[in-house]
Amino acid sequence: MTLLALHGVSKSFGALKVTDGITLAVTEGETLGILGPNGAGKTTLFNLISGDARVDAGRVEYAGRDVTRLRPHQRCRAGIGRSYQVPQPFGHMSVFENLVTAACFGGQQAEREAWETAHEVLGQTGLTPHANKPAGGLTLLDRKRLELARALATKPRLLLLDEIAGGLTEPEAAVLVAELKRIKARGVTMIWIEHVVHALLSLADRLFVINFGQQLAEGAPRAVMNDPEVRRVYMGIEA
Ligand SMILES: Nc1ncnc2c1ncn2[C@@H]1O[C@H](COP(=O)(O)OP(=O)(O)OP(=O)(O)O)[C@@H](O)[C@H]1O
Repeated sequence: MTLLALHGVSKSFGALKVTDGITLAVTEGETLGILGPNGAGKTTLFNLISGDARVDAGRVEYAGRDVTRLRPHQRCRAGIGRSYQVPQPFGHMSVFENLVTAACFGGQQAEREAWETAHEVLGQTGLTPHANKPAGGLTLLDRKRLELARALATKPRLLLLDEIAGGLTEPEAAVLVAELKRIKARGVTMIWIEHVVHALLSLADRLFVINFGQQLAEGAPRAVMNDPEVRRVYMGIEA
């Protein structure tokens, strides 16, 4: 079943067309990897899916429903959770409080359920030892984990991950990938923008490559990574 469908989605900032007629479908349970050079329009595409930005043209359908005009909190409550490239926790609040807040306001859970969710997500993301620490004092890995945990606390059916492995060391990225594999195994549909290609390839069922706001390639990961045009644009390798 198709969980998310984009139909000819476009977005410009002034004269700059950042998303240019993207059409894309994501099946329930699938992990779609998104690749593209810096400034290709990947984060903007996430913003159009999550509602952080409005489309100029085209349609966003989620779970069989047109969500193009819904606001970000409405899309979140419908099951679209996301992490941001730059972690955005409430720095003065504890890790636990951040998760309860996400569960209450993003996931519309009553206080008791939100507490249970926060405990569960702490365990899933390895954050239990840091539950009572202020979020602002966490290491980069733990801030990334919290970013993931906050999205999970909203109980998403579709999870958008924006460069969640960026800036991590190899062993840290491996820890994060193991966590993402467990989330995938629970049936959560994921779209993951990532420049750490080997991490992405360890999870993605399919790749979608964007260049100048347009689809450059799409398909099975190995085939896409061997595509001469992808190698030229993304890796700078001439055939
Ligand atoms: N709100 C905005 N106003 C003006 N320009 C914007 C805005 N958001 C993004 N842009 C521009 O749109 C282009 C695409 O940005 P976007 O962040 O979507 O790219 P990206 O593919 O995610 O890049 P990166 O890999 O560096 O994160 C860039 O040139 C960026 O400067």
